[in-house]
Amino acid sequence: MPKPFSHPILSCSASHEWEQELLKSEEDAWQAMLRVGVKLGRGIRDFYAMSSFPQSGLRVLALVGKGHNGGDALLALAALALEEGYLRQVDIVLSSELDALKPNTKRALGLLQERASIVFLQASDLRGTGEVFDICIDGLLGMQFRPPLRERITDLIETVNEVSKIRLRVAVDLPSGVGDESDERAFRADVTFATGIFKQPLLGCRNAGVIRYLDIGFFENDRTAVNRVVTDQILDPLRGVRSAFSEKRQHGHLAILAGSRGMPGALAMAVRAALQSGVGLVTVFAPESVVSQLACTLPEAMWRTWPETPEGGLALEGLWQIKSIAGKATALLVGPGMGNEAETQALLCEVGRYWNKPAVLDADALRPEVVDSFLASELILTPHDGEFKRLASVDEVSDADVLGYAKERGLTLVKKGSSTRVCDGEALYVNPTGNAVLSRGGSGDLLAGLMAGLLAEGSGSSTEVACRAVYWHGKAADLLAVSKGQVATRTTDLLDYLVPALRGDAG
Ligand SMILES: NC(=O)C1=CN([C@@H]2O[C@H](COP(=O)(O)OP(=O)(O)OC[C@H]3O[C@@H](n4cnc5c(N)ncnc54)[C@H](OP(=O)(O)O)[C@@H]3O)[C@@H](O)[C@H]2O)[C@@H](O)CC1
Ligand SMILES: Nc1ncnc2c1ncn2[C@@H]1O[C@H](COP(=O)(O)OP(=O)(O)O)[C@@H](O)[C@H]1O
Repeated sequence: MPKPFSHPILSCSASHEWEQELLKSEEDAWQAMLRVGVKLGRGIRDFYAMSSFPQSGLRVLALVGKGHNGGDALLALAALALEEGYLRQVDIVLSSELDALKPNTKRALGLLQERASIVFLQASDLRGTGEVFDICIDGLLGMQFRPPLRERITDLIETVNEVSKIRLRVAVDLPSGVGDESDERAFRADVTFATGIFKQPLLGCRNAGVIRYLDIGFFENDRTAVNRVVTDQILDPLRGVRSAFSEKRQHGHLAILAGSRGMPGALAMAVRAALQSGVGLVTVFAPESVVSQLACTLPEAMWRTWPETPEGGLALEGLWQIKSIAGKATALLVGPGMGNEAETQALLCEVGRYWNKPAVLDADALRPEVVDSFLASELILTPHDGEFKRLASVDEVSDADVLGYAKERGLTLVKKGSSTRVCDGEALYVNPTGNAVLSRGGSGDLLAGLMAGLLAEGSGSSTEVACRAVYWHGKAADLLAVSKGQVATRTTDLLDYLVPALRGDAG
């Protein structure tokens, strides 16, 4: 069943057919390209804003092919040219003669020429150049690419791939040379903006860099597909005004069992994120020494001390406490900062055998024996690559493995990474938010707390909740990076951007 919070991911040939059905005339295509141009311009500006280089007076190198992919690149620049002082100079390399440009691409060039100062270059001008380009936009080839790359374009791509002084490399729709069949000499992008449809060849494509999805309204009528991309509508259930008669228990009660004397921080981060998820009540069970450190700093949660092992972990002896909360809590989070002491692992298996409500298993709880013990619950697992390899006993992680694992066990799997996947065995959802500001300790703990809070609140199926948490966490990270850069930030700075992420526009 198609889900309103996601759009299908299609092969280039299926995308082409779909676009031909939607866009019957040149004018329809022009209108679609104008929409792409505006969103692409904004996307490029926001992505470049994650760098700490000057954000005005930019010099941009545009690689323009004769098709609509080139037209999109030109229209993005035309949109950016409207922002006072943003562009200083646009250098354009055309991959064909001017006369060969498709009519809409020629029209896009005309529009840009009215708005910006343009210099035409040849590929040979770029060889060995010492010039600095703030941004390079690759609009050479889009979804109509058929391999092999012709010599003139190959030469241009190889030259640009070797120019070292380009600060940001952007691909429009697909890196040129990537398609249903790809050429290994493809453009190497830092970020790719999929225009209108997220194309299948982008999955697992290293040349694409970060992948962003520009929704321009192509899927008012949905179509089924196993692979899907999450859209901003996933956050809509968090955007409304709550009922006047709202009561805290209606918003769920999350129980958290986590932490150890050596790793109180992971628990603290998970609790902080859970408290900002919208959940009504949070009860935390943690080793005694941890509770005494954290209870005052996170007063919104209810803190319960759990008997501690000599090493400072959660002891088996406390098991009865889970039984005491089971009637009240609506979901459970286990894992962050727990450590892998044998007694704590044995405790987790006991908890799993008893627990029969929704649960999120993260970090140290991601072990095969623990997962097996929890199979009576509606489960979300949140492994990164290493944890997934341990769970599934595989040496490499593929989307097929992720789908197979989730299907076999009937659970929701969140495979974290630079491009996070959420999978329930039926469909695989790709998250299009997030960036490398998240590659620092504790980002996963924040995600686990946020997700468990949303799960306790019960705003949809486990898969929907997992998509919501991953998208929200990633979007907050994007806003954080735009505001503070990716370097001198702290993991918990992300929490300040959860509110703007809900309020921001759909992107
Ligand atoms: N369509 C729409 O309305 C909308 C489209 N959108 C955007 O347009 C893009 C698709 O645009 P498109 O259909 O113009 O195709 P595109 O990929 O730019 O160029 C194809 C040209 O490349 C050439 N070529 C092929 N293989 C080659 C090779 N190996 N080596 C060298 N050249 C090769 C081939 O030339 P030929 O074989 O005819 O010489 C062909 O003419 C799409 O990805 C998205 O960005 C969005 O804006 C939404 C609205
Ligand atoms: N380069 C990146 N781009 C986007 N997201 C990233 C990147 N690196 C890490 N992340 C995200 O950050 C989180 C890291 O989680 P995890 O590895 O469990 O961290 P920790 O154990 O330190 O909390 C995940 O949500 C992951 O998807």
